[in-house]
Formats: sequence, C-alpha cells, structure tokens
Amino acid sequence: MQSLKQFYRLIAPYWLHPREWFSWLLLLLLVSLTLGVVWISVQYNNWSRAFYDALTDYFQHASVAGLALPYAGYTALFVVFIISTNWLKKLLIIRWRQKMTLRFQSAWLRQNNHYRLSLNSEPDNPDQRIAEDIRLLIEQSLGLFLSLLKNTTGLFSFIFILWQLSDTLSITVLGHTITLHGYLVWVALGYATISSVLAHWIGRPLHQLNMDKQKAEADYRAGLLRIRENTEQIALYRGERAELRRMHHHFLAIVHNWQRLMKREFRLDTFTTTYFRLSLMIPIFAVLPLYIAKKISLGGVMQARAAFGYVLDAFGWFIDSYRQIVTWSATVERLWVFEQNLKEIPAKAIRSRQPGPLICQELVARHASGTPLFKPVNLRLHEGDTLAITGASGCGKTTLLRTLSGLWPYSSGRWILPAGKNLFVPQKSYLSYDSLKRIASYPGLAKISDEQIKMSLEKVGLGHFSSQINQIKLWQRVLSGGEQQRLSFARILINRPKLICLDESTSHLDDETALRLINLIRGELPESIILFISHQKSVTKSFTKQLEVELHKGK
Ligand SMILES: Nc1ncnc2c1ncn2[C@@H]1O[C@H](COP(=O)(O)OP(=O)(O)OP(=O)(O)O)[C@@H](O)[C@H]1O
Repeated sequence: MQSLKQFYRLIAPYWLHPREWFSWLLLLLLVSLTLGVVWISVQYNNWSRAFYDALTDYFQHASVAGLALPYAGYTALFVVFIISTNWLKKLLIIRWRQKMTLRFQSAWLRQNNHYRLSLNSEPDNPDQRIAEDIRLLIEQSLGLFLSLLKNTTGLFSFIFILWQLSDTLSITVLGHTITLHGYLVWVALGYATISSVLAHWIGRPLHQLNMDKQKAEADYRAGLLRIRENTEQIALYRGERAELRRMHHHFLAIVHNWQRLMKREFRLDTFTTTYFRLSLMIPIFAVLPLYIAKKISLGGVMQARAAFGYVLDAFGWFIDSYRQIVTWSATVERLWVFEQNLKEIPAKAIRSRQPGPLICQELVARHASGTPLFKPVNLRLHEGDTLAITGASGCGKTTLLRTLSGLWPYSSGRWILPAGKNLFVPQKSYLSYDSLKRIASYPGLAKISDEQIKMSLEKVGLGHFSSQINQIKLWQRVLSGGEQQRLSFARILINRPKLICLDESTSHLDDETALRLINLIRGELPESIILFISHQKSVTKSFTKQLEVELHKGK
C-alpha cells in the first residue's frame, strides 16, 4: 500500500500533466491491444477444436479453406497486435523516461543540490538512481500492469472454457458418490498451485544469487575503471602486480557466484524440463474420462489441452508475480527516498546581492553540528580590491569561500555580494570531456569566437594549444597540473566575473608565474574584486587587503 502511494506521488507529475494526453492515448491503445491479444488467443482455442473435429471427421462437414482462412486472419491480427504493442510500449517508455529523467536531473543539479546532498548523508549513487532506477521503474510498472491485465482476463476466459468443457464428473468414494462440476478447472488450478510452489521452493535462492552476481560483476567493472582512471599513477608506482592481485580477487567472486548459480539452476532445470513434458500430457489424461464416456470430441480434448496450458501460464504468473512486485517496490522505494532527500536538503544559504561593495558582518561558517569553524569575519571590499586570505590548515578558509558562494548551508552572520557574475576557482580545476574551447569558456554558455579563446590562452601561456581548441579529449590527462591552473585564469578572462574567488588556484605554479597571472587579471578586470586563498607569501603580499582566518577556540 505504502509502495502504491509512493508510486503515485512519483508518477503523478508526469501523468497528471495536461500536455500528456498523448501518453494517455498510448496507454489506452496498449490496454486495447493487450485485451485484443487475449481475444485472439480465445479464438485460436475455439479454432483448434473445430480443426481437430474436422480432422477426425475427414473433413466431411468442413473445408480446409474454410478453416485455413480464419486461421490466417487471426494470425495476421495477432502479428499486428503483438508488434504494435511492442512498438507503442517502447514509445511510451522513452517519452515517460525522458520527462522523469529531466525532472530528477534538474532537481539534483538545481541550486547546487548535488553538492549539498553529498554534505547531508548522500543516498548511495545518485547517478544510478537517475540513470537506472527511473528506467527500471517505468519498464517494470508498465510490464507489470500489462501482464496483470493480460493474465487476469486470460485466466478468466480460459477457466470459463475449461468449465464449459468439463461437464460433470461423478466419483464414488467409500460408497458415496461425489459429483464434481467443472473438474478440469480444479485439476488445472491444483496442478498449477503445486508446480508453482515447487518451482518457488527450488528457485528461491536464485533471487539472491542473481543480485550477488550483479554486485560481483559491478565490482569487477569498477575495479577495471579505477585502473583506467589512474593509469599514470599505477604505472609510476609499478603497481601492476598489486592491481592484478586485486582484480583476480574481484574475479574470483564472479567465479564462486557462477558455480553456486550453476548448481541451483541445474536443480531448477531438472524440475522445469520434467514439468514441461508432464504439462503436455496431464490435460489429456484429465479429459480422458470424458472422452471415453463420449462426452467430448477429439477437438474438445485438444481445446482443453490448450486452455489448460493457458491457465497454467496465467496462474504461474500470479504466483511468480510477487517476486516482480518485490523488485518493483524496491525500485519505487529507492527513487522515493532519493526524491525526499532532494527535498530535504538544508535550505540554501541566503545570499544577497546588490550593487556596491562586498560586505561580511560577523560571518561565521559552522559545522553541521553548529560548532563555529573560525572567529567572526568582518569585511568591506570595493571594486578593484584584492584580498589575500591566509590561516592555518583546516581553519576554514575554503569553507569561508563556500559560504560566500552559497554552497555551505551552516553559517551565521550576514554577507552581501556585489551584483554581477562571480567565479569560484578551486585548486583542482574541473575539466569535462570536451573541446578545449568549451572547457576554456566553462561555465559560460555564450558563443565565444575562436580568436578570443586563442588570445586568452596566449595570455596565460597556453598559446601552444591554440591549434587544438576544437579537439575533444580528456584534457585533464593532457594538461599538467600547472597548465590546468593556467587554464582557470583563461576562464576568468573569458567569463569576466565581478567577483573572483581563488582557492589555492596557483599552488602548482612558481611564484613568478603566479604573480604574473594575478597581475594579468588585475589589469584585464580592474573593477573586479579578487579573494585569494594562498600560502604563497610573495604573491599575497601584493594584495591590497589581508585577512587571517583564525580558528575558533572551542573547535
Ligand atoms: N564536506 C565536508 N563535510 C564535513 N566537514 C567538512 C567538509 N569540508 C570541510 N570540512 C571541515 O571543515 C573544516 C575546514 O575545512 P577547510 O577545507 O575549509 O579548511 P582550509 O582552511 O581551507 O584548509 P587547508 O588550508 O588545509 O586547505 C575542516 O575541519 C574540515 O574537516
């Protein structure tokens, strides 16, 4: 019940949107086609009776063409219904997935939520929630719904057929005569229950084994990925043997799981193969008393056999569906928790902006517990001011910048940022897999001319990459640590922010180059305010203001 409520809340924004009438139309078509497939199955079943009766009658009262024609018609309809169902289902899945992914993606990326979620006991792998769970939720929900519809209507239709074929059966037990109505139905349901329970009992451990399999395979893949990501460090450490040992260990988990799966599947296969062979004959033996009593024709026997098979399948689905429902509700739960986490993220710190100076009054960043990190900071910085921020390691310099940027939600005091763009440059730049041109203009989205990019690269000493600005590659691997930091300065020149916050952004550069880059942005952006965290004294001494962040005593 809880899962249904969560499911409703997860899907409501999509299905209740007024523009989603087309999705409703697709769903209606899918329901109609599914019911159509059941209808055709019933027609096939009736046809098989007519066909076998004509066969025993040597076609004296029926013509081959008269039987072949409806069969061809049903088959044509069946093919159209099945392929249309598959097609429409895929169409609905991608429409639904696209909208739902967009909703989760935006909620996750909006207002730095992805960062603040990580501060607040992040649910495991948000990427997996967005990429995989949404897809699973949609595929499983649609699959379950249509199967439920098909199996419910199919079960009732074929139970009705079996009931009609059954006639009454009288059994004498200890002198008492018992009359059974619709005994074929009871035989079918009894056989289906016993076989489904047995299949469950044998196959139950497979669920856990399959989950272990996924985990073992994922761990192995992640191990290989980590090697790929850290190839240089591993090569420099000559760590290949250690990596081989680690990967061997990961692969052993796959092998052990595989062996356990093999054993369990062997038992299940033995059961299902026997069950399959028996299922072909059980209905015939069940109808035999009626046939011997001449209460049913051969056509009726064959019809009963097919109807029996359908009831077995449908009933088996119901018994087995709990497993699918458990998987489905786990998916619902994971997405639900993720959405709730996104909603409960600590409120974004209020960040006022107005034309004029940057002001901090009694500003203190705190731990989540409320403990202050440093003594209150008071600042007033005007256009063109440059502030060097120093202090002991761990005193909270970076967290001060995080607070100003609105990322850090735990703080007290007041601060006002100057109106206009601001850019926070961390020590290690983020370089996505993209062209150097787009990386250099990140995070700006405006179109920048190649000439402008080249000029900025030239100014920061990366002119030798000018001919490659449109090449897409993993630039993080190509550029040295110092070159990546110089690229951050090109970003500043291109984005032209009003407030520039540099967090040890020149740590990989020699003092002379660092000073040259700082003077470059001072010259190019004379109206911008620069905040600079650094331990490079020869660089910070040229700043117009100094701030020493002091640890809070109680820390
Ligand atoms: N994401 C986080 N979650 C919890 N605590 C954090 C987080 N980031 C930083 N802290 C804590 O906040 C304190 C200040 O960290 P911060 O990085 O601001 O210091 P810093 O002065 O910039 O240090 P350094 O000069 O060594 O870079 C540290 O005690 C750190 O453990």
